[in-house]
Amino acid sequence: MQGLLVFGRTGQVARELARVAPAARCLGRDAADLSDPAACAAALAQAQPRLVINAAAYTAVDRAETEAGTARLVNAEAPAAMAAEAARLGVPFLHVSTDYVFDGSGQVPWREADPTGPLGVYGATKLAGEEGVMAAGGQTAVLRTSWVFSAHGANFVKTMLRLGRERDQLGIVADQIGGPTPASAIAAALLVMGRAMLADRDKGGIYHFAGAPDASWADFAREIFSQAGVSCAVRPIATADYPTPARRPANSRLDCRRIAEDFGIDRPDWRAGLAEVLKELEDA
Ligand SMILES: NC(=O)C1=CN([C@@H]2O[C@H](COP(=O)(O)OP(=O)(O)OC[C@H]3O[C@@H](n4cnc5c(N)ncnc54)[C@H](OP(=O)(O)O)[C@@H]3O)[C@@H](O)[C@H]2O)C=CC1
Ligand SMILES: Cc1cn([C@H]2C[C@H](O)[C@@H](COP(=O)(O)OP(=O)(O)O[C@H]3O[C@@H](C)C(=O)[C@@H](O)[C@H]3O)O2)c(=O)[nH]c1=O
Ligand SMILES: [Mg+2]
Repeated sequence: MQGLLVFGRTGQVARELARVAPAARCLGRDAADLSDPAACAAALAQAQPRLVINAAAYTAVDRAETEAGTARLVNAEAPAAMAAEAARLGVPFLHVSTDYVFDGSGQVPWREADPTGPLGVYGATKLAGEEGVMAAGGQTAVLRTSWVFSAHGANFVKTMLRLGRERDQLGIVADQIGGPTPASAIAAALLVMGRAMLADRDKGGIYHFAGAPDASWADFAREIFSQAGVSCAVRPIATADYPTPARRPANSRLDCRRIAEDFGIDRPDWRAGLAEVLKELEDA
């Protein structure tokens, strides 16, 4: 797509955007450091884009607990500044957010308008980012997704492949349920949304998008080992048995009906996405 500006270059979603939209301009940290919100707004204005997607974020969930200042700049203040600049230029702005904005209570998949209640700094700063973006006054969309994986960067699939080859058994939490989501599907969804927003200047808002079927991290690990042919037993454990600096939601299920109705985008089967990622890792 001509005129597409992407914040982020090395991240999972940014790399997949570059793949499906080769003409996009992707700004890495060297060109736009999100810990400097004004510089990001200036970079956006300078690029004179037709459409902007922010795929950069502070995603180290546990480290964020002790780096709240940086996480807030990157996840909240920079996106707000970018969205304000995009609004001033009259350009649609798409932003990516997370299931970690929810408190994880209950068993029912979260709808877009449900009350938020982040359990940690990462989720709280991502929620502040959503609010800043939506308050900017332009044509904006926020895509909340979950449990992203790809052949690149740091993610659960790559962690499991590494640990699973070293160990013959791993304890994996079985009481957090969500939708693993291929980064490639997120990139494709963002492009469909962006095109639709350019065609209909009233389109926008908050949308949920996650892979199907819902699974626990233990289910996810089992499928990774099965497909990759790694012999490592998965021992289901409780969240309480795997202490981490940041609390994580137990119920991360995202109700994805709205994006299907408004954009015709369906939940991808993450097991098929996993097969593609494993093949890509094998070929690399
Ligand atoms: N990963 C996941 O499981 C999930 C992610 N999301 C959201 O999806 C979006 C994309 O995430 P994903 O692709 O996984 O991210 P990654 O963790 O793969 O990559 C993060 C990207 O942000 C960049 N970045 C971080 N800090 C800065 C900074 N100060 N200035 C410029 N760039 C910076 C990184 O650059 P560098 O390589 O230089 O550090 C990298 O390109 C984010 O909004 C994230 O919150 C939502 C749900 C789940
Ligand atoms: C490595 C490992 C993890 N776990 C658990 C911890 C955690 O509950 C779960 C996943 O661990 P991770 O650290 O990969 O997950 P985490 O970094 O919390 O992943 C999150 O990242 C952010 C950016 C998001 O937005 C979320 O949607 C989500 O994808 O697996 C085990 O139970 N055993 C293990 O051996
Ligand atoms: Mg992680």
